[in-house]
Amino acid sequence: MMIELNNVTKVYGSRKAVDNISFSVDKGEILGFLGPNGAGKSTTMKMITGYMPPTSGSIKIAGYDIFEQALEAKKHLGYLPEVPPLYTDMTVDSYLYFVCELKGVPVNQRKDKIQEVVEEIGLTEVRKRLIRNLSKGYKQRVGLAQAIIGDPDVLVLDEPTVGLDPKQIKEIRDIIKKLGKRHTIILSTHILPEVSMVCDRVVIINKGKIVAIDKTENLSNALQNSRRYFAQIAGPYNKVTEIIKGLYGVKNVQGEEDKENGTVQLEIETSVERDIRKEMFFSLAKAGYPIMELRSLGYSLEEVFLQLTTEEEKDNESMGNIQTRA
Ligand SMILES: Nc1ncnc2c1ncn2[C@@H]1O[C@H](COP(=O)(O)OP(=O)(O)OP(=O)(O)O)[C@@H](O)[C@H]1O
Repeated sequence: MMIELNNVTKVYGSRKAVDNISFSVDKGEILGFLGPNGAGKSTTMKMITGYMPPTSGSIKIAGYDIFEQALEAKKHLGYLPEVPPLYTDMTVDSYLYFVCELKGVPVNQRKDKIQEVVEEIGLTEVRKRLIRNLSKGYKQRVGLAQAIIGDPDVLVLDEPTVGLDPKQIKEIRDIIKKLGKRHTIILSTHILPEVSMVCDRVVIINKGKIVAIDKTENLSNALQNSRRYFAQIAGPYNKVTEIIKGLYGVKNVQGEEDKENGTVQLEIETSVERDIRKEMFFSLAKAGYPIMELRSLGYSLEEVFLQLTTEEEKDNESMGNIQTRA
């Protein structure tokens, strides 16, 4: 286990920014920490990296407690904060030498180390330029470069693509994926597609609480209470929908009739634990209504997330508890 959070809570004044969260990240994983603005992502990243103590709970990096064994733990950490700590009056090269010094890279290894990092992150052509004259995308690369100097096992990246243009976003994501081959990564984001594109697993946080943890690929199914199918069936609308609605597990059937070619096109929603496809096939065949097409309709992560947050808001409303968003 490279990152481990146990019952971590952070209270600012009377406000719980992070509320009793626990999760871990395995060696080699890229974990997405996903949530809307104000969910508690930056607060969590700052606690993981030891910049801020939790009000309660514990955090371990590579087995070391980030506060009780801070020196050991921090040796394993590289951090890209939301606003990277760049000295903009330095050139890329001199800044990276400075970072080597800070991180205790031995003097005789600094030149090679910088060469390696600059190549890996794609900074070769801007090495001699002042950081303040670089584009936002390149500045972010410099931020990533400082994070990986010292070869930390764990990289903590806080909203690494925020404020970049689409081309730069793609480039930074590609670099992160590449870094994921050698480092364990946790990255925070409020962008769902980023998680699907970059991460192996995702923790979804909302209002300081974890609302879901799953493999990126499973999440959309796991959070559903329903499955959805698209079906095209040759037959009259009323008869066909009556048969399907009569199958055990069917929650909803909607669609339209194509009178010209005598088919109906339906969207069928069922409970997750039931796979109705076989039974539907036989029932419709028996009645003389052949299935022309049948396919499963997955939910996108985006829809899942919308669903999660709106459900949460509905809950709050129903309790008469009006909350303003940060
Ligand atoms: N230093 C602070 N003092 C008081 N409240 C804070 C402080 N920092 C954050 N908060 C509050 O804690 C909550 C979580 O903030 P946090 O910055 O961790 O969220 P986030 O998910 O990173 O959102 P964003 O993407 O907007 O930064 C918010 O309600 C925020 O207003």
